[in-house]
Amino acid sequence: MPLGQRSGDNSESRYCGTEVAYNDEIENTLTANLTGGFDFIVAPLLNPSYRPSKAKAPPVGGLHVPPFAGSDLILSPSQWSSHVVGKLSTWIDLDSENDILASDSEITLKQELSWASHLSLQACLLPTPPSGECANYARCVNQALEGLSSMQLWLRMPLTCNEVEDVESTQDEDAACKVNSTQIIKEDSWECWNTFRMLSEHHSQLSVALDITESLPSPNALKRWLGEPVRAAVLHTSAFLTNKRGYPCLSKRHQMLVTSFFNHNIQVVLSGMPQQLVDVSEGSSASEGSEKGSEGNGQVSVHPLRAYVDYISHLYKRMPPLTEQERFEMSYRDFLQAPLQPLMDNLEAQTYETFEKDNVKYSQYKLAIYMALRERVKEEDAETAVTVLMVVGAGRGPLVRTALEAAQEANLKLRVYAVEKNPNAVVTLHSLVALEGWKDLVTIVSCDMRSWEAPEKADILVSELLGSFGDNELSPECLDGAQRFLKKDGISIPSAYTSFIGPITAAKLYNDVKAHNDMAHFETSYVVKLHSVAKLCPPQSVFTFEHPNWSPKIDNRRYKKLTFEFSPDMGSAAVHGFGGYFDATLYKDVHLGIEPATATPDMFSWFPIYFPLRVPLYVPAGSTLVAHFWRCVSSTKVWYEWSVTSPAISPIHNPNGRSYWVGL
Ligand SMILES: C[S@@+](CC[C@H](N)C(=O)[O-])C[C@H]1O[C@@H](n2cnc3c(N)ncnc32)[C@H](O)[C@@H]1O
Repeated sequence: MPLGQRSGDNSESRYCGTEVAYNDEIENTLTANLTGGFDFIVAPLLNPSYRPSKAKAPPVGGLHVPPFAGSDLILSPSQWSSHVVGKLSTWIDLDSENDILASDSEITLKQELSWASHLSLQACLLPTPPSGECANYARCVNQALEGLSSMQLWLRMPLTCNEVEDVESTQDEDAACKVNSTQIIKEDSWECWNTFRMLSEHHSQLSVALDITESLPSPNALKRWLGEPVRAAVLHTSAFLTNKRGYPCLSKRHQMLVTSFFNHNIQVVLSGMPQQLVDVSEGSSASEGSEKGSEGNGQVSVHPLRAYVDYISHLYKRMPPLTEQERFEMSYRDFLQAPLQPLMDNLEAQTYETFEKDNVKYSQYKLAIYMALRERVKEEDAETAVTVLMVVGAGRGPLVRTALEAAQEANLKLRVYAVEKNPNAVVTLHSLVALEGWKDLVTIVSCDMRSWEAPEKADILVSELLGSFGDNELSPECLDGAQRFLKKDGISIPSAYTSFIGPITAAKLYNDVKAHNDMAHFETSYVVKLHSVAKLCPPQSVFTFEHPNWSPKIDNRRYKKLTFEFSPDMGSAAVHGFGGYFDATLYKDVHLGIEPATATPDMFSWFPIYFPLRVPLYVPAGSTLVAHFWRCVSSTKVWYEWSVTSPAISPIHNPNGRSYWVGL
């Protein structure tokens, strides 16, 4: 039974599982847990005492065959695939120096994965590598991954990062009790995960299950995991506190973590014995609304973890409903899209339709135009003065409407030119002008703004030619061409824009680019609603353009070297590329943008841009990343090149725009 219903949310994180011990009668275990409020169980597939070297049957073709597991008939195929995650034997240690143990481990791993495939399980939980060493383990998993159809392998990792923990132990010495305090260092488990997945070449079916106990690493160390392929969080009962009424609850930090798991499609798996003394008998409030099972002796039994799953369900249901914007964006999350080429290509009606729904964007423009008009026209001229306003790149006319509304609110007169090079959008512009009765106010010009010979000069030039990275849809080149018909003291809205980038962990995006199997896709930027991504450092500004630009020799080429300091408490991290954003100054302090720190709330016209790295970059804890970005311009195209020179050197991506460019 899902944790709850959240309108518009169909993610897997609605389903909660529980880790169970080995049991010959898995059908009873499954029934008891499904009745007890769980959706699936994480169950051992083999008897924990099984060791191939001790098996009675002789090996057949290198494998000890029967009987290493129970029959597949004990559950139906749909029960196996929908309700069971296979838990591989925890004693497995493929990197052991003990040859027998290493050999038993390899045989068992293969047998278990083969059995799990036979049962069509959706996922298997792989035990945590027992020591830092994992090369042999990764080799065997890698071999298995080659042959798996769709089953996911979840590598179990503790959520620890270089914490020092005081452990107290009592010692009976001469009948006097002595308390010894020792310190243990919990290593950064991310390092082991990183080694394992690098050895497995970022295989898309290899993911992580994080073990959550009572202590949590720093927020920075936690953040890294959001860009990794985490599929499950094994939440131990020891992580829970007890509330005043004796029920389990979580600390604020744990609550936030679980909520962020829900938001990132990560399933919670409860594990362990109940720690809280909750009365789970019938009639107690802990069991209110709970499914109950019958003991057979007339007594009603409640699942021992019922109070825990109820609490997790409460956290799920307590999340605010998805906003309309979140619902719209849901299907775009972490989905790579080619950026628009609005200069070379003509946008389609559907694309204009989406732009035009973004009221926030137009209200910012309206405010900017209103302020510019009020400041430009003197009070005494208000009755007579007519301001010439040109919308360059008018599309189907929303900025024309915005400008007319701003003028009306400012009580000022306007003469508008709507310049648009897309003949299809011009058709709609004509019908809009006729429909609204704007014939005397608006002149439509079907032309490229760079070549239009305007009949008069403009007081205000309004445009919206911005891409996710600011200048990447060639606003600078277009506006440089259009400013010929702007008065020397005229105003450009926007007056400036700046691009930003920040390093990100984005395992899913990296894998999606890699799936194309060529270099060109690694030298291309993508528009993407970044979601399962870790923003490792605050983004920094890259390129700025100002308009109008009256310098005698305009040069739109740019170069920027950026230095990002990684916080030492984050631990090490993998950088799969850079998230790109922009911020635009429309007029004075009216701005609009998607740079995370200053993003315009509720605006959805732009998703960020993603610049991938061909090889993921390992950044050791507390080190510095140095990145370089170039904006290059030729007579026919504009393109970006990018590279990293520290802590490792990457090739320069996209030289001469060989893989990706924007046509002029
Ligand atoms: C991002 S859309 C914005 C459209 C509209 N202003 C709006 O807010 O919905 C940019 C528009 O500028 C047009 N455009 C781009 N470059 C142009 C150029 N050089 N001359 C004229 N129109 C151009 C495109 O065809 C497109 O309609």
